Amino acid sequence: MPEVSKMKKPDVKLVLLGDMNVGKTSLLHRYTERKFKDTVSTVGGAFFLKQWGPYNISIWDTAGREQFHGLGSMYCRGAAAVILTYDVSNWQSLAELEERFLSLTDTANHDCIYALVGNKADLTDPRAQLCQDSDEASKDRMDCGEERTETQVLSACPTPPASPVSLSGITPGKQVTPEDAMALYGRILRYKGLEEKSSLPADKMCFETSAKTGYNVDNLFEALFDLVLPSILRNKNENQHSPTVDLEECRGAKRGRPSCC
Ligand SMILES: Nc1nc2c(ncn2[C@@H]2O[C@H](COP(=O)(O)OP(=O)(O)OP(=O)(O)O)[C@@H](O)[C@H]2O)c(=O)[nH]1
Ligand SMILES: [Mg+2]
Repeated sequence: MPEVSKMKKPDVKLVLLGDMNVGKTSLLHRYTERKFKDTVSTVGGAFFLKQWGPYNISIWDTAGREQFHGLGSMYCRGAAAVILTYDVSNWQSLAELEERFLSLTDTANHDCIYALVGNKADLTDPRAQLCQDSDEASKDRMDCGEERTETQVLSACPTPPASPVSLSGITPGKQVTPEDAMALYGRILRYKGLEEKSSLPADKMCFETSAKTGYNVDNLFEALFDLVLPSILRNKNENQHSPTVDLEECRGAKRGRPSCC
């Protein structure tokens, strides 16, 4: 996994949006540090810079708490992809995306892409409870100094429960199905005035993940990195051809002629 570089200028921006507690920060930790670790509720926002081939991609983590709501549109400014995140075991967190978060994306790029991510799939889907494939998981553990044999890795994952209650003691609220997510994806396209037939298909843009086990997390981020590449190339192209703005000239304009900036 290419290293996460800190100080380079980002070529493109991805933003994680969603209600508090859905696991936005945990998804980033899982992807960038290969770990599922304790988190505290995010204050404001933070970003990670990910080197993807020759490009630098900034992935912004934002706060889901209501009191930081207004900041969301600032973080979405210029975004090439927005990752709308919900908790598969919490129907309300999906509803919040449409009610509270979708409008924040009005500041994103006109060609921004939208992904719907149902996190905490380990609570509802036996496949998501299995750790990443064992050699990857043991490699990961090697990365962070823990070495385990394949059986240990597999035995570390709980056997699929009869129902979520046995796994985590949660009383299953109304769970979100992939169909619910794909229906919301269609409404997002309509909200954006986009035609479904000329947009990325719902089954390609709706993901279920588990930051806890790593299930589908690499696939999510790396699928989006590839999808935003055209946006990066377009930006680079535009920057190479866009005339630079001479601020002195602007200042002159402010004094005399109508302002240009
Ligand atoms: N079972 C399970 N728990 C998870 C998963 N991802 C996150 N959690 C837990 O959910 C809680 C919230 O996780 P965070 O990553 O802090 O959530 P957040 O969306 O960043 O929350 P805010 O920063 O408040 O917006 C923590 O207790 C995590 O351990 C997951 O995939 N599965
Ligand atoms: Mg957070």
